[in-house]
Amino acid sequence: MLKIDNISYSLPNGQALFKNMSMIIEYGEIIGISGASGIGKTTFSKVVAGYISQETGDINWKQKKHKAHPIQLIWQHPELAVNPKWRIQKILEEAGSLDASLLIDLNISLEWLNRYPYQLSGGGELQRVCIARCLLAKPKFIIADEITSMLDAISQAEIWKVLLDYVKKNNVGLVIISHDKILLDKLCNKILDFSELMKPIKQKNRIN
Ligand SMILES: Nc1ncnc2c1ncn2[C@@H]1O[C@H](COP(=O)(O)OP(=O)(O)OP(=O)(O)O)[C@@H](O)[C@H]1O
Repeated sequence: MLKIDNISYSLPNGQALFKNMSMIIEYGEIIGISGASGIGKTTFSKVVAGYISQETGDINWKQKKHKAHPIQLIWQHPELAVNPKWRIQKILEEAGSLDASLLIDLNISLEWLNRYPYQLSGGGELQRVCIARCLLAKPKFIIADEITSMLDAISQAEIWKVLLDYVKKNNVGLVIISHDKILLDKLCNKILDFSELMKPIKQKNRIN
């Protein structure tokens, strides 16, 4: 399981953004998180996935040297999640060996591999690359932070199908952060409001 225990984080100006957040995600579980804009969901995700450090508390999975982080974050803005000076092939291979069937499932054209990020469409195409990179890293847990909000309905459906098939097949835990209640209702075993994460773990309803 992923156990996030009592983590707190303050902004650079010293203001506490969140305090004592806790959460448990079992393998194979899909949890939705909603909450007002600016409440701290993305920052929480960055802490859990190891991009920034918390002030207090503990997370039971950490990155091992020279390996991809076992908790992979898929960002809301793919253009901010890639090195603009790397070609797509290098971006993908940083995570793991290319997998032709995954590229096909995600509708990633082989022509894109030789391109730079700015030569793909900012929403759909580059986000598919970021999702492929996430899955090539063989994560134990995935946090998907508003990953399809900028896409058309068909692209959204294709992307969620690939992700859900992957987590089911590999028993990966998935956290979906979204303002789209219909999407969360459809995909998640359980939906939490961000503020609910401030309750101690033992008081929460656990699945299984
Ligand atoms: N590096 C930073 N320096 C200063 N303020 C920051 C920084 N990072 C985030 N913030 C502020 O922290 C707050 C939380 O931001 P965050 O992106 O985590 O919110 P969110 O809940 O994901 O919002 P949304 O639903 O709009 O994506 C915001 O008010 C934001 O302006």
